[in-house]
Amino acid sequence: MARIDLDLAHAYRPDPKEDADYALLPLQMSFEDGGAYALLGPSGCGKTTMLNIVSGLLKPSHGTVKFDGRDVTTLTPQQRNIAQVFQFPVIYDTMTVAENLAFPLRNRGVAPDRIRARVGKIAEMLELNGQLDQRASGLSADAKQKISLGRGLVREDVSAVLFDEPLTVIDPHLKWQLRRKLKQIHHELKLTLVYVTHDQVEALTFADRVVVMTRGRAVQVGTAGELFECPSHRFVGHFIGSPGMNFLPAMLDERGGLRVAEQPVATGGVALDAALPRGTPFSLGIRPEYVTVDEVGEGVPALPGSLTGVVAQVQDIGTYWLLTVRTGAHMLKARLPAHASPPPAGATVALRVLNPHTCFYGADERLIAATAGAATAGARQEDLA
Ligand SMILES: Nc1ncnc2c1ncn2[C@@H]1O[C@H](COP(=O)(O)OP(=O)(O)OP(=O)(O)O)[C@@H](O)[C@H]1O
Repeated sequence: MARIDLDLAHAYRPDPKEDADYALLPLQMSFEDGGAYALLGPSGCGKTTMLNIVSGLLKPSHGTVKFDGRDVTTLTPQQRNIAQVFQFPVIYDTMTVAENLAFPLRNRGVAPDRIRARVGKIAEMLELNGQLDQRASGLSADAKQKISLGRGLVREDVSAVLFDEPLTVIDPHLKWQLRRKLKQIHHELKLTLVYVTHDQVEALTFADRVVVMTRGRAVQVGTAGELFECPSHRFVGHFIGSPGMNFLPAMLDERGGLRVAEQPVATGGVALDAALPRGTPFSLGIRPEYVTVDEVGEGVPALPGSLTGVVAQVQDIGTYWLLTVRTGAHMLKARLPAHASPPPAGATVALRVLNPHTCFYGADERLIAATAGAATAGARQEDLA
C-alpha cells in the first residue's frame, strides 16, 4: 500500500488561460497509506480526471504524482501497481468465478496454495463462496460486478485500489449491503482505497474521508461528521445533507448589531466572533436539523437568536417533518423529529438560527475556524438558553 501525494493541475486543452479551461484547478492533496477515500461531486466536477491521474491512465498537464515519496507521474498503471474497478463488470465469461478471482494473482506467479487461500478469503467476504465453480457467463449483472470488486481486492501487494462508480449496475438493495461490505473489507485488509461517486450516501458510508469536489476544485476533505458539522465551503453545506444547509444573508453593523435575512436578530448580549466583518455582507449557514421552530403569537417579542417567519409548507417525510418557512424574501427549511407536532402552514414562528451549529461564510469560504466557531457559538448558546 502507498501514500499518494498530488501536487498538480490538469487541463485537457493546450495552453489553459482561465479557471474554466482546467478540469482540475491547482491542488495539493494526500491520500494516506491504508485510508479509504471517496471523491464526491456532481457530474463534470473532475472526479474521474483525478482518479485517472492517480491510476496513471492520464498524465497531468501540470505537476506531479508521488507514491511513497517517489515521483510516478510518467509511470503506467501497471508500473504503479494499481488495481482498478470500473462501472461495468470486467471479467472473463468463459472462466469460473474462482478462476476470475485468481487471475490477477496467477498473472503475477503467486503460488497455488496462496492463491487458493486468498481467493477463498475474498469470495467469503463478498459472499461468492457458493458460486466459486460456476461459469461467470451464467451469472447476474450484480454477481458479475461482485467478481470485478473481488478481482480489484484480491492482490495484497497493490499500491492502491481505485473504484470508479462501481455500484452503478447493482440492484439498490444489494448496493446498500455491498457498501457496508466494502467498508468491512477495508477495515480488515487495510488497503488504500479511492472511490469515485456522485452519491453522498455512498461516499459517506464507504469512506473514512470524503473529498468534496466542484468545478475542478477539491473544496473540502473531511470525515462525514466534519462535512456535516463544519462545511468549510458553501458548496459542501449545500451538497451534503438532505436537504442541504440553509444560507441567509447577514450583516453586522459598526456597533455589532446583527441582521439576518433583513431582520434584526438579538444576540443575547454575547459578542459574535471577531472574524465576522463589520459593515460587509456575509452569509449565515444553518442546517435544517439545527433550526429550532417555536410557534409565536402576534406581537410577541422575538426570542434572542431568532428570526420571525411564516410556515409555507409542512411535509411528512416519514422519519421526520420538513417545514418550509418564508422569512421576508427568503425560504428556510427546518427538519423536526417525527414525534414533534409541527406548526401548521400559515403559522407565525420564531426560527432560532444562532446556536453552536451556526456557520458563517464570506463569498464561499467559511469565516470562522471550526474550533473558534464552536467555542464562540457554545458560549452564545448558554447565554441564549
Ligand atoms: N477526454 C476529455 N477531453 C476533454 N475534456 C474532458 C475529457 N474528459 C473529461 N473532460 C472534461 O473535464 C471535466 C471533468 O470531467 P470528469 O469526467 O473528470 O468529471 P466527473 O466528475 O468524473 O464527471 P462524471 O461523474 O460525469 O463522470 C468536464 O468538464 C469534462 O467535460
